[in-house]
Amino acid sequence: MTPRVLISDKMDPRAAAIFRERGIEVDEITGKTPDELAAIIGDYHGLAIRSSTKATARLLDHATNLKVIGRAGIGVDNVDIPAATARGIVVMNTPFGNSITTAEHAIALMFALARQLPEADASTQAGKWEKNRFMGVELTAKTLGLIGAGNIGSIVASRALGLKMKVVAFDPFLSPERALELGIEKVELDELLKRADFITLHTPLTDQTRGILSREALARTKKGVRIINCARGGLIDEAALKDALDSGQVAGAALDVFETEPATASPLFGTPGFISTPHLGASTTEAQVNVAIQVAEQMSDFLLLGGVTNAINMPSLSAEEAPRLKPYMALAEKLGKLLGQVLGDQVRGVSIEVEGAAAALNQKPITGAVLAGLMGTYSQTVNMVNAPILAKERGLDVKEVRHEREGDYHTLVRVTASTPTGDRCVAGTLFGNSAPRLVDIFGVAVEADLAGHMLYIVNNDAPGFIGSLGTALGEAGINIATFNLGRRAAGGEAVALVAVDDPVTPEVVARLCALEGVREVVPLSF
Ligand SMILES: NC(=O)C1=CN([C@@H]2O[C@H](COP(=O)(O)OP(=O)(O)OC[C@H]3O[C@@H](n4cnc5c(N)ncnc54)[C@H](O)[C@@H]3O)[C@@H](O)[C@H]2O)C=CC1
Ligand SMILES: O=C(O)C(=O)COP(=O)(O)O
Repeated sequence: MTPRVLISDKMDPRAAAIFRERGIEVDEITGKTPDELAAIIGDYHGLAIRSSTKATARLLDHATNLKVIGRAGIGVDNVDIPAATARGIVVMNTPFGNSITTAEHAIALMFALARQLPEADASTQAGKWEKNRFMGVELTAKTLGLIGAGNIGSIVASRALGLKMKVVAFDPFLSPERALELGIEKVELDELLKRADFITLHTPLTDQTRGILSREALARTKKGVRIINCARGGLIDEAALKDALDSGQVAGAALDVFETEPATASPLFGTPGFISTPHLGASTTEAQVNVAIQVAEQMSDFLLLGGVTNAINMPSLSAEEAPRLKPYMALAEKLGKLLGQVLGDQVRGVSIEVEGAAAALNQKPITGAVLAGLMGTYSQTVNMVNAPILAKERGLDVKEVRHEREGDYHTLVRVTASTPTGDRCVAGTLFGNSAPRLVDIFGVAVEADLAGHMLYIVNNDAPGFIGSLGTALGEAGINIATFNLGRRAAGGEAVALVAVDDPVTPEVVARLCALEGVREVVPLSF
């Protein structure tokens, strides 16, 4: 059967041309409402999008034939990845095609802020010739604070260094070696806020980065700072930014991205010192040609040959190995995710051991899945293909160990993370050679399915704790699905892994932390 692809956002015509050349039927239908899209999506095997189409769980419910979503660009926050994965839909992006262009937009906005270009242009074209109104600042010798030093952030850094700026960066995954190589100084967020004359954001929007420039953070900035956001809306508290511009704490702000897009109204509009562009970061001819060609090639390879490149939710695999490795990779990714969520940026290295039946398999995809799970907590664009390279770039020491002998389990994957405070180890097995199960968490034996929303709780083993935990969750309206307990020794440290039906908010986490005997509470999602 001839595959059919729908291009639902404006894309360079080369994408459609490639699909047709490769024998794929293609329709370009843009500007549809979610309901209109839902009515037609069932006819397609591939969906090629940019940021306007929202591939929600609701839309995917109608996508009965969809096999692949191709994002001609980087950010996939408009795609419900868990929903796509649950429906067996591969989500691919083009992680590098528009990075230079977006970095250039950030630099353009930095210049626009420094010299008030939009206001000066409007005033001049209004016939005012206000030469004395527009006093600018020089960029040379100023400090640029980079929040996020990944692909785009590091290109911005190289351009800023060319402008003779000093660059400081906050990025938990930036290794000292990489910082040295980039010629920038790695600092903590507080230090960056204190020192930067300009701040530019280049992180994905995650639970850790949402509101990273909060009201409190803005209050800690150097007075007169200028801020640029070409990454994602939601990284800055927009109401607080408006107040900071009004008070003069922030001298200028340029936003390409907004919490709600399209942003057709905002309290920031009209504020002196505020500049905006309508999510234009990736909008150059060059970048659009790059991402259109790349996405069409990747999607065609997948639909016609089964080849997988730059998939966010699926490892690249050959057809023969795939069936045997699949459950191991699911287990490995869950173990990596568990470590990433509990240990955060403390992980300096990982050792991945396979034991028993697992030792007979190709270990690379298992390692890739651990790393993708671990680093997926911090970057949206990490996948099986780029996880090992990213790990290397970030100075993460990765070891693979193979034990042919069987231990307590016929097959086992053990992941040990090294952190500044010591090694932390988790392990899992496969039940019935297919169902991943956690069997050891930081030296405590448990038996848990890592799935959905969960809580990792460390507490002092004492009577009454389980009751008070159940009551606290009940009061918060959170239903417990399963409960797994383990402890090092009676009366010592106990660990609970609780599966819950709904996500746990930071407020509920704070309430649980306040329960007697609780040492640590981390919300998890798998
Ligand atoms: N405005 C636009 O049109 C465009 C926007 N973007 C957006 O730009 C952003 C960056 O893209 P890339 O550089 O390609 O991504 P990347 O994944 O290469 O880099 C992101 C960096 O953020 C860092 N990071 C993650 N959590 C952090 C935290 N809590 N604090 C500080 N740093 C943290 C990561 O370690 C990583 O180095 C993405 O959100 C992407 O969607 C990308 C292209 C165009
Ligand atoms: O690639 C990205 O992450 C972008 O934000 C670009 O968005 P766009 O393709 O221009 O709608």
